[in-house]
Amino acid sequence: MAIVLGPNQYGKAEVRVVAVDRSGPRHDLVDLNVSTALRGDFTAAHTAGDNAHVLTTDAQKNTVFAFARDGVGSPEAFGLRLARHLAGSYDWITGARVAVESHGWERIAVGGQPHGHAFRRPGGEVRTAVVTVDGADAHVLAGLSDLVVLKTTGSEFWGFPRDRYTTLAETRDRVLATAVTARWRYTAADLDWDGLFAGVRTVLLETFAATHSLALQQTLYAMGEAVLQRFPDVAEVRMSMPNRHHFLQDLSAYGLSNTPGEDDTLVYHADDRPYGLIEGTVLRDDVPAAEVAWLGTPGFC
Ligand SMILES: O=c1[nH]c(=O)c2[nH]c(=O)[nH]c2[nH]1
Repeated sequence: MAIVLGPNQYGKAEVRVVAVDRSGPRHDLVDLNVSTALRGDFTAAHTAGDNAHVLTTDAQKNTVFAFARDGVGSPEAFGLRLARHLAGSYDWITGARVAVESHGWERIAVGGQPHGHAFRRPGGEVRTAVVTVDGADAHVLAGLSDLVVLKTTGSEFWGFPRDRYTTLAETRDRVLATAVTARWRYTAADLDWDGLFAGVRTVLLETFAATHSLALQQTLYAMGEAVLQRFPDVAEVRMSMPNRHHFLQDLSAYGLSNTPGEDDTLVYHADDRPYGLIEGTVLRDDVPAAEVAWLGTPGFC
């Protein structure tokens, strides 16, 4: 009896690559989750720890980003381009499997017009309502969670203090993305719930899109402020907004530039964690507080 290596493959799973075509005033966005796997003769790596045949998973990841820099096109075409390249890179590599998941984004409408660089990711959004009756009083919180939005430009972040642990570079042009969870409290209990919900949601979306952001905190405040300005029946808005970081991928090691203001296509790495978590309340100071309305509804400061 001999013990031998059976079927095997290896690669980089779930490379989160976002490519933004900024060649015109209307940006286009491709958001992919790409997994690669190589097949071939990798026996020595398994049985002897000899890595002479191991095209690293790190290089496979870099290849995904580098190829995205030339534009992505359809997931099928991108997968074929990558798989053919990987399968052909060394003679001991006989095949490559590339799986591509493509997340669809649609443009946010502002004043009925599709916005040029603000997007919403459909699916997953939930409308919420919490009603509390407290003696003779009734309180209504409406809300939504997981309203996923992204701007490909119109976002800056600079001017922050630099202590010895601050390494973040200042930026005048970054991707801003978040999943909005918001709850707002009405001042009455006999309102047009559906009409108000639709109106508040539209104002949240339009304000996210239209605000030139200097911080996610500023965008959060602007969104709450716009809701209160437009809807007198809303007393306060509480929001929780994770900063879904999109970092420009450094492609310079393979001779590719990836610079806002210079390149038509920019390639980002979408990080799922850790994330900044920006939370806050925007309220009218002339409406009595109603903490009882929020009791048992965690997740907001
Ligand atoms: O909009 C932001 N607010 C922050 O507080 C922050 N901190 C950080 O690292 N990036 C950002 N972005």
